[in-house]
Amino acid sequence: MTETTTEPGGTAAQPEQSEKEASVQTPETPDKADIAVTGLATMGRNLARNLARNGHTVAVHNRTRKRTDTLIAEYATEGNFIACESLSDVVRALKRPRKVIVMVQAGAGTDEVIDQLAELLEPGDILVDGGNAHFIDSRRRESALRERGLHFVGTGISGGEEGALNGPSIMPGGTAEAYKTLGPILESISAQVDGTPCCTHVGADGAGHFVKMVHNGIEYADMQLIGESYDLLRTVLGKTPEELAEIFRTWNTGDLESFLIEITADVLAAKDPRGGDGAFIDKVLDQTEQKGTGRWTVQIALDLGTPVSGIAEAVFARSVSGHAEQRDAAQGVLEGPSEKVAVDNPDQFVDDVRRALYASKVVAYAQGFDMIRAGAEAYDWNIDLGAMATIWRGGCIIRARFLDRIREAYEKTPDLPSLLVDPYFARTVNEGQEAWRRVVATAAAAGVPVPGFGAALSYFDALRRDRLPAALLQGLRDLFGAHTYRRTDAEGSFHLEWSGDRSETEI
Ligand SMILES: NC(=O)C1=CN([C@@H]2O[C@H](COP(=O)(O)OP(=O)(O)OC[C@H]3O[C@@H](n4cnc5c(N)ncnc54)[C@H](OP(=O)(O)O)[C@@H]3O)[C@@H](O)[C@H]2O)C=CC1
Ligand SMILES: O=C(CO)[C@H](O)[C@H](O)COP(=O)(O)O
Repeated sequence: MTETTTEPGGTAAQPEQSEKEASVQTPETPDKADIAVTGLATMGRNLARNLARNGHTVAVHNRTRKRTDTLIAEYATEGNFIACESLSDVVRALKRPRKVIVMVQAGAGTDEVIDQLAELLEPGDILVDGGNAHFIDSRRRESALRERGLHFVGTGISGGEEGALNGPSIMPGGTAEAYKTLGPILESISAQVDGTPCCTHVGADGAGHFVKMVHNGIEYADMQLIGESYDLLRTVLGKTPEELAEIFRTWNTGDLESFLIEITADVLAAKDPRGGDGAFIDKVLDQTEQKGTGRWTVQIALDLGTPVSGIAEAVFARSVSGHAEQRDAAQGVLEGPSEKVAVDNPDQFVDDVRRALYASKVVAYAQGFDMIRAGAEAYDWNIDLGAMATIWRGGCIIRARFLDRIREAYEKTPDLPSLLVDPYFARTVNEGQEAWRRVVATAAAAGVPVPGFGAALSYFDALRRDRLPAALLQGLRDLFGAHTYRRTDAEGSFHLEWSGDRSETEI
């Protein structure tokens, strides 16, 4: 690659010939791009279009040239694009400091592209990874690139294909210095709610990808709870998919209003695309796949010692669904309840499920926010929990009306011990608990698995009980392994001489 030179505040002097050969520009396109996107599959293509639609000149590149050509052929009229053949051309096409967004397959592909770009970029340039990277990888990459004088910004981007085009929720990590330059561009393409961008600087190095990982974990829990609601209403009440679509549509006008509830109604209302009157849902194989962000959330939560039981149950429920061989083997061998559960008041049961769903959802979000706080402490990030709720109000998959309540709760009390003790949320779960208990009991009687509802209710009960059986476990640990116990009425750790005179020794 031929090196570029830049005058302070000016544009880089370029070797004319090489640039003309390498990149394709529309006649009106400025000479230099504001930002680049490499990786033009579903997400990258739409992100590039979003940037161009918002007035930024975008250098676009993809390993396989065809995607770049398709983008230019179909969308060149939407804004200013500079199509690049190689990463060297991307670097040549950019204003300084150069800003490159990498939107390629997470993992080895991302590492490969980052390594190539690191060789081409210069101190002060900003390399952004917008894929679903593990935050530990982002910390590693940030540290390695910092040594070369480059800014690395690991960024969570949520909203799927449609969000990337029309306004995603963006969760950038990296330095505050990098955010000063990059932030205004990202804020200009993010979703906006009440005039506030759904994008803010999350914290240093891997903080952005950590928060995106927890976002996805909550997404898993939320979807599992919706799935359990569907299963209960269909199995216990015998509702049809059309009737269920209507119920979810109604729920979407109240406290549960959210993108996931809205699209649940759409999925349930859909017919088999191959024709006939059958519902689409009945033709879909009941095995949930996963790319891994939910699993990562649970793995890290275990390390942090943060109970995220709602997310864990959601990940395990996906695993159970995928074990076809075990499920097949259980058919006709494992028996369900002998009697069908009769529900006296179906409308009341529908409302009970709605309340149980809302209460369980509050628990899942409370656990997710606890995990962000624990991660911030462990990795020394200064993460504003209210700001995270603010940027999740729009653009992302878990966008929901009640995120405003979460924002208010953390703005009022930043060190809230748990979202569940905020007055609004405490009232919600307290008032919902009778319905919640009826739903879990009915599910057990009817033989409908509700690991999400059950785990959420158990967590609620564990938090509110003044005594837990943990005392007995401590006694057992001390008996079999001299692991000691603490007393309710004295400071210090103690051991009881279980096989001797049963006297107590302070350790
Ligand atoms: N899809 C979604 O809804 C969401 C995706 N994400 C994340 O965004 C990123 C992009 O996702 P998506 O658009 O779905 O694309 P994919 O994850 O399907 O990745 C395909 C893209 O990666 C490129 N690529 C793969 N390996 C390499 C490599 N070794 N070198 C160079 N390029 C490579 C491909 O290039 P080529 O065309 O040459 O094969 C193509 O552009 C991923 O990290 C994903 O996890 C985040 C939020 C939502
Ligand atoms: O990142 C996302 C949204 O924010 C994707 O929707 C997520 O990757 C989907 O995950 P999975 O395939 O594991 O269900």
